[in-house]
Amino acid sequence: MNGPTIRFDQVAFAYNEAQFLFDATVPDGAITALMGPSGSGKSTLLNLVAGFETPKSGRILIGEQDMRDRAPAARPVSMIFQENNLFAHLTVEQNVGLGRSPSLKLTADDKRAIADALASTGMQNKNNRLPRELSGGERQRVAIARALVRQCPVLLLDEPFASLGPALRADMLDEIRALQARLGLTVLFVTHHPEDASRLADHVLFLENGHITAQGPAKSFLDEQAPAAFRRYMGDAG
Ligand SMILES: Nc1ncnc2c1ncn2[C@@H]1O[C@H](COP(=O)(O)OP(=O)(O)OP(=O)(O)O)[C@@H](O)[C@H]1O
Repeated sequence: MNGPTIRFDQVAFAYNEAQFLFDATVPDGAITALMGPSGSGKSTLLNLVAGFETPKSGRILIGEQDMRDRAPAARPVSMIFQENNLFAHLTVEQNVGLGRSPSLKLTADDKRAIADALASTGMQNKNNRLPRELSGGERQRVAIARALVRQCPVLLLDEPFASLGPALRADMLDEIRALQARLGLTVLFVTHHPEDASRLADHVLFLENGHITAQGPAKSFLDEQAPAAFRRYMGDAG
């Protein structure tokens, strides 16, 4: 697997009076943090890539492929949310199995892939548990395992570890980093924490008011050379 670029070519969208216009390229096979004030459009941008929302105009290209008219399930994308990623009445193994087959008609190949994904997220001994019998971190591991069995080269993370404590959040970020390096994924993740961006991200896209107003290597955002808009967001006008 080698993660593709994601290109936003003058992508326009609106929720009532909230207007968005995105024009940028997310680098291939790397981790990009999506940062910006509450309401700036970070989740909206992920939802457009995943196909949960449709641009009014413009194009989203993943690699060379235009995503227009492609249903979410047909996109080379997996997405993990802050919570409620799992079906409460299904076991860990079944929740992961949904990544292979919505009807849970699983082949021997599917079962092997599920077992591998559960092993690589450290959940192999909990495959018969229900989500309520897991900790918050374990539930997010199951969501990661389900993303892995889909074998999509793009992984979208919408603050998936925001409700975890700092030490566990750091561990989970390190696990995402290891998976990304092993699989060459293109990862786009929303975070409000600069320490998460510095731990995990190669690049940063900074959003304000429905637009990408700054972008660049993570290093250049996290020192005193950071773009002025980003420093304002961080509460340091310099
Ligand atoms: N389903 C929706 N219907 C109407 N308006 C929406 C919807 N989803 C988001 N919005 C509006 O669009 C704007 C951007 O929301 P979005 O969730 O993308 O921001 P965000 O940057 O992810 O914020 P946060 O950091 O608080 O999660 C906000 O003004 C929000 O109220």
